[in-house]
Amino acid sequence: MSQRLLVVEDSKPIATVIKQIAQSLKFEVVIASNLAQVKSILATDKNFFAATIDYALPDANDGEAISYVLSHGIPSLVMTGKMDDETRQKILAQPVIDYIPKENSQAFLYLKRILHWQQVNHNSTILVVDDSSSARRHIVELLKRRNFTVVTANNGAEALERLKDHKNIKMVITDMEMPVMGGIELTNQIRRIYTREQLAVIGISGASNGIHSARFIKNGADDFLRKPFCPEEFYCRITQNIESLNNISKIQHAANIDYLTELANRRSFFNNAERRIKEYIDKKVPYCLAVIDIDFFKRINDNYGHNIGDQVLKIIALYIRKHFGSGLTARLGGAEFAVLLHGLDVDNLYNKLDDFRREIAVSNIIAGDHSLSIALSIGAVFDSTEVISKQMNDADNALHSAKENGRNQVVVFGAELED
Ligand SMILES: Nc1nc2c(ncn2[C@@H]2O[C@H](COP(=O)(O)OP(=O)(O)OP(=O)(O)O)[C@@H](O)[C@H]2O)c(=O)[nH]1
Repeated sequence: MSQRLLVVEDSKPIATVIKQIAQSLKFEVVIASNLAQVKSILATDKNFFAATIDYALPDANDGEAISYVLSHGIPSLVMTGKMDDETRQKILAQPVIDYIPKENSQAFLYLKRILHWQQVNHNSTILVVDDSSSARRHIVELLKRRNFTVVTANNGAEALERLKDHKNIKMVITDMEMPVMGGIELTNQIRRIYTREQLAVIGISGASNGIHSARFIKNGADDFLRKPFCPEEFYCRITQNIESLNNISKIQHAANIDYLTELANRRSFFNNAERRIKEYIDKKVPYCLAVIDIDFFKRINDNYGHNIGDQVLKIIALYIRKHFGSGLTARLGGAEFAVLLHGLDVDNLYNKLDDFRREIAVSNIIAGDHSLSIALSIGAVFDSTEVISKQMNDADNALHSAKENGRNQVVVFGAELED
């Protein structure tokens, strides 16, 4: 079911723009143009994800609609044409998500960003570290208003424990002076384990001495807030830091994932396989590296078109994901895939590869209106102690032997030379 947004706005053109923005974010929109309408809607229906509220309405000129909507437990964003400090203070004294001055079109872009973040922030866990329970409560309340998932700790040592327990924490907001372990030491410890791409740290201090911000930053913090801070500044810094973490993760995703099949790409496979292989060799774990290529794939493109070829690649990728779930899988390029498997003895690893080849050979691959027979050739290397690039070459050589020997078969590097 789509989330619902209550838009309280007396100007029809502005209500239409907000409605279009909200619909682009998949909200179902209900519009009220005055306080009386708000009251009549909320009398029977309070099921709203959020509300945008115009500060001045014909029958509620001084922000009365804000407290009314908030009293129904609906998270609210205030849109206002009034820019004076008194109005701003009055709005921010209430637990609103934010207020947006309707100065120009930037206001609507900002509204879209805030609504989007409100929808997705629950995916971001933030750790709040402060020995003062009231300071902690205040920050937690501000973060919950923005739908973040929040975890708390009393000091730096506890914070390190929380980080071990909650692997999905994206940001740490830490006070400076705390018993057991303070914020600077905590930041220092965090940076020994987590890069800035993995975890953002925001330092907070009440001290008026500006040197603390520099100390936090020099110890690896990404940002700093001086107490007492206003909610607006707090939200700007949190949003900015979470946005840059998300941008980094989008870039990393694009750099490591094959756009067509969503499997890892060649680069990511090499990096991860290299690390795992080292572990397998050190611990003497049996393992196998295999390169899988679709036989006569060019004919599929030539006979049915590129689009059907793409669909076949996606389907084979799904089969690979399903069959080799616990292993490392990738599309190396074209019709060539790679897997790194462990957890079985050599015979069973071989059987796993051959079972997969057989499964594809007997399946009907449905792409578009076509039911296709697909065969695979596989080249494999077992328990090699060579570097990954050499192992990939060896697996490729075994794959070429499989192609030359008639395709639709698994060839193990080394074994083909003995024949
Ligand atoms: N549809 C589609 N085709 C691709 C893509 N990338 C590469 N190809 C095509 O995949 C084909 C790869 O063919 P190969 O596996 O090298 O050779 P083949 O003759 O088809 O078959 P074998 O000799 O059995 O390997 C080429 O025709 C490429 O143009 C892609 O992303 N989508």
